Parts: sequence; structure tokens; C-alpha cells
Amino acid sequence: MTRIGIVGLGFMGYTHFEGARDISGGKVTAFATRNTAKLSGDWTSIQGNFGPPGGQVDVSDLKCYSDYKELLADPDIDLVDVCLPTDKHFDVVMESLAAGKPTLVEKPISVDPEQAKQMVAAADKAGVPLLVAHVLPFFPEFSFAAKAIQSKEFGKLKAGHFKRVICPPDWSNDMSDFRKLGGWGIDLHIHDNHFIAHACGKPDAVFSTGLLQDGFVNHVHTSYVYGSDGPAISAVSGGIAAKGLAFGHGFELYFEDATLLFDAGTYGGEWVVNRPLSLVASDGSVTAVDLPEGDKWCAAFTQELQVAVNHLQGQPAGPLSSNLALDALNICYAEAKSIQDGTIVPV
Ligand SMILES: NC(=O)C1=CN([C@@H]2O[C@H](COP(=O)(O)OP(=O)(O)OC[C@H]3O[C@@H](n4cnc5c(N)ncnc54)[C@H](OP(=O)(O)O)[C@@H]3O)[C@@H](O)[C@H]2O)C=CC1
Ligand SMILES: O=C1CO[C@H](CO)[C@@H](O)[C@@H]1O
Repeated sequence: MTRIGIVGLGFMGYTHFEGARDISGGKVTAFATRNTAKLSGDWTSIQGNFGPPGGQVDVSDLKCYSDYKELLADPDIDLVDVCLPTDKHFDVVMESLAAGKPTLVEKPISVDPEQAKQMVAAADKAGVPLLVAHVLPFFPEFSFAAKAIQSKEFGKLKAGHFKRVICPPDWSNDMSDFRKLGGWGIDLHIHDNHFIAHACGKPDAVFSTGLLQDGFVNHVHTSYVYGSDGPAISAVSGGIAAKGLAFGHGFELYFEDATLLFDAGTYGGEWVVNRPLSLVASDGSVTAVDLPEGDKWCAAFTQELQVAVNHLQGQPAGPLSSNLALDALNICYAEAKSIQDGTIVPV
């Protein structure tokens, strides 16, 4: 049984906690929070941009630490799950690795590429697993899309377009500093960069136009450059949607033999599926793809944590690979440079 300790109980700490309820071979046995109400199980202050608010949680079977350093020193923790704001990732991950703890850290690995490289190098040197919690490949529509791209079930992917937009979030004071987040490029659009690198391979270069703020991407349109045989991929992403559009994402994927479409988001506070995952076939038919039904709101996080737990038993890290997280971050920097210089930038 892998005993998981969560550090930081905000939107993601709570989401991981709920997601971990359904994994096999692992469970959350400890958490660390600075907040006295949360220490006693009152998680009602927690709310993110999807999922329900936190409630009253029975913490009697859990070790509740007010200082994450105590959690890192606990010999009964097998996997440290760092759910802190991004600017805290480097210090806490380095401490966790130094304590010999296999570590899962929320995305992005860091805003600073040098720090990100140091984290990966430290894990390699210590022989301690470091995983980055990029969850998008575990969402059923994206999981289906990645499998379709990699298996060529519908022929080769010829072209694709991705979308990910939010209105600026207001659930956390920690998210108000654009430089700490790395802008919506590194905070949000990195999901697409990671997914594209995971499903299609790392692009050779990017060409982007968009809006920069404090040197970071606020809104971006990117063309991902592959060799002459590669797919034509583009994405639009950013944080300039009006307040009624809290979150929206989707894709259009043009395969040789079919087109795969998906588009959904939170409009006016309601989850709206504009286009369920649909297969447009060459015979003219359009069918909704059967996806697992009745999944909990945090099911993708369950899958993500399952891969992390399985990795400690020798299974591949898959989409949680820290090198893939580095690639995704590097693409973000190439995009910002492309917007700045107006040129195609190698990745
Ligand atoms: N995969 C995904 O879909 C998403 C990923 N994320 C990522 O998750 C990470 C956390 O984001 P999110 O959960 O939204 O942020 P929140 O602000 O909601 O939660 C972060 C928590 O970290 C703790 N914390 C904050 N500052 C400090 C500090 N100085 N020292 C120690 N602890 C601190 C607080 O927990 P406490 O009060 O318990 O101490 C806080 O609630 C980010 O890296 C973000 O990019 C975010 C949203 C979605
Ligand atoms: O997917 C996400 C939803 O929006 C949040 C706010 O930008 C991001 O942090 C997160 O990664």
C-alpha cells in the first residue's frame, strides 16, 4: 500500500484527496496545511474552477501536519504529493527529494526552466522518482484522442487544433501575481503543450502571435512546426475570456479517415458540452463516442494518481514523466520568444 502525503490543501490538494479515494494500492494517509480550520477537517473554504466546494472531512484516520517539513520527515510516507502554488514547487520538491521521498508535483514543474532542470537532475542523481501531475491526458476525451493519434486507428493525424481559455480566476490570492504563475501560458496553456508533445511528439519549432504581460503569455495562438511529414497543429489559449466563461477547452482532429471533435466548458456557472466527443466518419455519419459513464468529477485525477502509485511498483511514468514536463515548459518559453520576436523559434 503506497501511503500518500499531500502538501498544501487548496483547490488541487482537495482534488487529489478526493481523486485518491478510488485508487488501488495506495491511499492518502497524511496532509500538511497551514490552516487551522483545514487541520480539523473544515475544508469548506476550498473552491476551484471545476468540481464542488470542499466540505467537512473526517480526518481522524489521517496524520494532520501544520508544517510540511514534518510530513517530509515521516518515515510512513511513501509518496509526497506537492499541491502548492507553483512558486513553492522548487524548494519543497528539492527538500522532498533530499529526504528520499518519491515525489509528485502539480503542473507546471516550475516557472523557471533552470529550476525545472535542477529538479529533474536532482531526482535522477538521487535515484528518487519525480513525477509531474499533468492531468489532461487522463480526461476521457483527451485519453481517447491520444490513443487515436498514437494507434492510427483512424489513419494518420493530418491536422489538429486545440483550445483552452479561462476568465481570470478569483478563488485564490496566490494566483493574482502573473510572474509567479508564469502567465496563462505556463499556468494554463502548458496543458496543451504537454498534451501535444505527449500525443504527437515534441515539435521542432513554434510560431506564435498573442499578448504578453510582464514577459509572459496572456493569450496565444500557436502553430506547432513538425517536419514535412508531420501534422499541422495549432492551438489558441489564454486568460482573457469574459467572466461568464470560467473555463473552456476542446479540439478538432483531422485524421486520414475521420474527424474527431470535442468542445465543452463552464458557461455562466454551468458545465456545457457544446460538442460531445464525436467521430465524423468518411461515410458521412456523426456519432458520439462512448466514454465511461458515471465517472466522478475527479476521475481523471484518480487515473493520474494511479499511474503515480503504479510507477512506484515499476510501471512507466507515461504522461507524468518529468522530461515531458520539461518539454512542455520549453515550448511555453519558445512561444513567448516567438510572440516577442515575430519569428519561428526552435524548441
Ligand atoms: N491540474 C490542474 O488541473 C490544476 C493544477 N493546478 C496547479 O496546482 C498548484 C496549486 O494550485 P491551486 O490548488 O489552484 O492553488 P490554491 O491556492 O487553491 O492552493 C494552494 C495551497 O497551497 C498552500 N500554500 C499557499 N501558499 C503557501 C506557502 N507560502 N507556504 C506553504 N503553503 C502554501 C495553501 O494551502 P494551505 O492553506 O493548506 O496551507 C493553499 O491553499 C499550482 O501549481 C497550479 O498550477 C491548479 C489548478 C488546476
Ligand atoms: O487547468 C487549469 C484550470 O485553470 C487554472 C487557472 O488558470 C489552471 O491553474 C489549471 O491548470
